[in-house]
Amino acid sequence: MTATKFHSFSELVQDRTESEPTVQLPEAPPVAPKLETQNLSFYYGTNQVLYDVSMKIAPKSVTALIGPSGCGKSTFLRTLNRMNDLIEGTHHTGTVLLENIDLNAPEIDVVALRKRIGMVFQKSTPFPKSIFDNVAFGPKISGLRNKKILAEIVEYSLKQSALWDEVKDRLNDSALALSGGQQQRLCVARTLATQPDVVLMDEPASALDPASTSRIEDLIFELKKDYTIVIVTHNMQQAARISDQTAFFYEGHLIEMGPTQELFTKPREKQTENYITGRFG
Ligand SMILES: Nc1ncnc2c1ncn2[C@@H]1O[C@H](COP(=O)(O)OP(=O)(O)OP(=O)(O)O)[C@@H](O)[C@H]1O
Repeated sequence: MTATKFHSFSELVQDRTESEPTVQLPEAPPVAPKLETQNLSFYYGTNQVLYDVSMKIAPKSVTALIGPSGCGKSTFLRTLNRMNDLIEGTHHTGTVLLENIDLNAPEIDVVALRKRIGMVFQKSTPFPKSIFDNVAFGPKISGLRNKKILAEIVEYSLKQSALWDEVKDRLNDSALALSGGQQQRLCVARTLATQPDVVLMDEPASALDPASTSRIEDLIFELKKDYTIVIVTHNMQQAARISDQTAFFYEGHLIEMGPTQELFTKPREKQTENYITGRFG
C-alpha cells in the first residue's frame, strides 16, 4: 500500500496549477457610469472652488457628498445639472457627462437637461398653489394638457414620494398647509413628476425634525430602485445610513471616494479619517 502524501495548502495549489491550466473567469462587465466628471474645476469670478474633480456615479445608486462647510459640495452638485449657469460670473473647466454626453455642449437644451436631472433643495419651496398643481406644474409647463394623464402623473409621483396616502383626499388644498416634512416630500414629488433619471438633493432633511428626516431617508432608499441619487449632507450618520458610495471633499478637492462602509471604516486618506472621526469640520 502506498503511503498517502499530505500536501500543504500552497503545495496543493501549486500542484493544481502545474497539472491543469487555470481557467480565467471573465470579469463582470463594468457598469457604465450614469454621471461622470473629468478634471472638473469651478470658479466664482476668479475664486477657484473646485480643483480637478474626477468622479464616476453608478446608475441606480445613492452617492453622498460629505466634507466641511465651504468645501464645494453644493457647487459640485450644481455642476451636475448646470444650476450654476444661473449664477453670474462663474465658469468651469473639465467635463461633466451624463451617459457619456457632454452636458455643457452647445447643443444641449438646458431645460430638458434639468428635467432629466432634477433637484431637491434644502428648504422645501412649494408654490402657493394646490397640492395637485404643485406636482402637475412641471408636466404642465412642458405642454401636457390631458387631465387624465396629468392626474396619473400626480398620483404616481405622490406615491413614489410616499405622500399619496396622506394627501389623496385633499389634493385641491393649498400645499402651504402641509407640514415641513410633507412639503419636502411634495417637492420630491414635484421633481419626480418631470420623470428624471437622476435626482440631486442638497441637504434635503437638514430643516426637518427626526421623524420627517427618517421618512426622507426611507424614501431615498426606495427611490434608488428607479433613480440615480446624489445627495449633499452634513450628517455623516445619514450618509452612512443611506448611501452606497461616499465622496469626501476638502477645500475643493475630492480627497477620496469609495463604498460607504469602506470609507467610514477604512478610509485611505488621513484627511478623511480626521474628518469622519470628528477631528475637524
Ligand atoms: N454664489 C456664490 N458666489 C460666490 N461664491 C460662492 C457662491 N456659492 C458658494 N461660493 C463659495 O464657494 C465655496 C464653496 O461653497 P459651497 O456652498 O459649494 O460649499 P459647501 O461644501 O456646499 O458648503 P456648506 O456645507 O456650508 O453648504 C465657498 O467658499 C463659498 O463661499
